[in-house]
Amino acid sequence: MSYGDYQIELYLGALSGVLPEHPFSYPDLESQALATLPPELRTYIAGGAGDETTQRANVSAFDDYALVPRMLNAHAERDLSIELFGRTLPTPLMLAPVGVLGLVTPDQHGDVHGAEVAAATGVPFIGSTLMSDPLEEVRPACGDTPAWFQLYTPRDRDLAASLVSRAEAAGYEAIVVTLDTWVPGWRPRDLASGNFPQLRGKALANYTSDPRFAEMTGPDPDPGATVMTWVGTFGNPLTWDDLTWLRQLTDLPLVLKGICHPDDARRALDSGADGIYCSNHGGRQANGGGGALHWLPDVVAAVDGRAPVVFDSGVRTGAHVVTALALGATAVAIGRPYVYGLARGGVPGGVHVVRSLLAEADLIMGVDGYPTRADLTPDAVRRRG
Ligand SMILES: Cc1cc2nc3c(=O)[nH]c(=O)nc-3n(C[C@H](O)[C@H](O)[C@H](O)COP(=O)(O)O)c2cc1C
Ligand SMILES: O=C(O)C(=O)c1ccccc1
Repeated sequence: MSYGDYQIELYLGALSGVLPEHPFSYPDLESQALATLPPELRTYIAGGAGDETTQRANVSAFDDYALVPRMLNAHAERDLSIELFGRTLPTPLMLAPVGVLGLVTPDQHGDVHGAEVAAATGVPFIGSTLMSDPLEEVRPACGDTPAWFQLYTPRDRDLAASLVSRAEAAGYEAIVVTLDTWVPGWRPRDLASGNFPQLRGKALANYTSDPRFAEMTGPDPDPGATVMTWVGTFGNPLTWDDLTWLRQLTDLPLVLKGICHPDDARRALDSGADGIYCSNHGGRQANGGGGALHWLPDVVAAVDGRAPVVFDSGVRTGAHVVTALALGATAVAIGRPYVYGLARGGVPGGVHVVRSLLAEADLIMGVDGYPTRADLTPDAVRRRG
């Protein structure tokens, strides 16, 4: 079922008095999802860095931009498709990598279920290094929908090479290297609750299933030894010099996640990156920053059409998706919204969140007279005020 069919089903259902099974507003979704989750996951997922000013700014940054409607350009059918690394994708949406996804469904196979949301919607899945099932068992659940693999680059270079080659062999189509999380941010909610899932041995399946990691731990490690080996290798403080090495690990497209400054975007492309992922990690890593959306236009200008630009951080509505596209994002990813959909209602809940975002984006493009991605240029938005 496409987002267009979904619109029809929702409208007909509502008109005939059938109440929707899942919430439509983000605040309802968030509160209902958090109520289903164990307390230690609530703080980890909902929380961010410091007093969460940056996290809130990610969402409120969208209020600084206004879409300008255009008339007499009505199209009964909109086309949300985009081109990305030689693939035509039905929509510009992606599922951002989320390390504790596996834990948000009661069966602890949330990574597989996230991949099933991708399969059901055609929205690509970016699998995190921090999975609860090995990446090889998650990829098939995406079906024909593309999947990318997000790499937290281990300090151990052989482990990094092993993870990348496993992802390549399993059919992931790009490697996303996350640059902003080589050290965990200052997260008061996690500190106060004394909880960090990985330190309790959660979401480490890609490590415990890895032959190189097994060499590092030795045979039959106890859970404490596994966690300590993980702690020792997880965060690699990468510098530009390391890009040469990372680049030669794979022929797959290499996408750098966490790029917010135009000079970094330019240097990344000059150093062999194939894609730029503009994000501040949903405000989870460093407080004291601005809404990531504010960094997008300069990053897009620096990239200057040489590579795709994926954007995430703060996307909550279809209007946000359209705004990010108009400001130059090639694709727009969501983190917490689909996590909450999965937590609240399993795969159907995740699918509902994705289809609702797309249905709203599609209707805005229809009403506002921007029927295709190509119509959504910076001229479609103005800074408010
Ligand atoms: C619970 C949680 C876990 C995350 N884990 C990862 C991860 O493993 N790798 C990564 O690159 N980003 C991770 N992120 C960041 C997301 O990929 C994304 O940048 C962020 O969620 C986007 O912001 P949003 O939640 O406002 O949509 C995580 C985010 C959340 C909420
Ligand atoms: O929680 C996160 O956002 C995340 O990706 C992470 C993973 C490991 C250590 C610190 C942060």
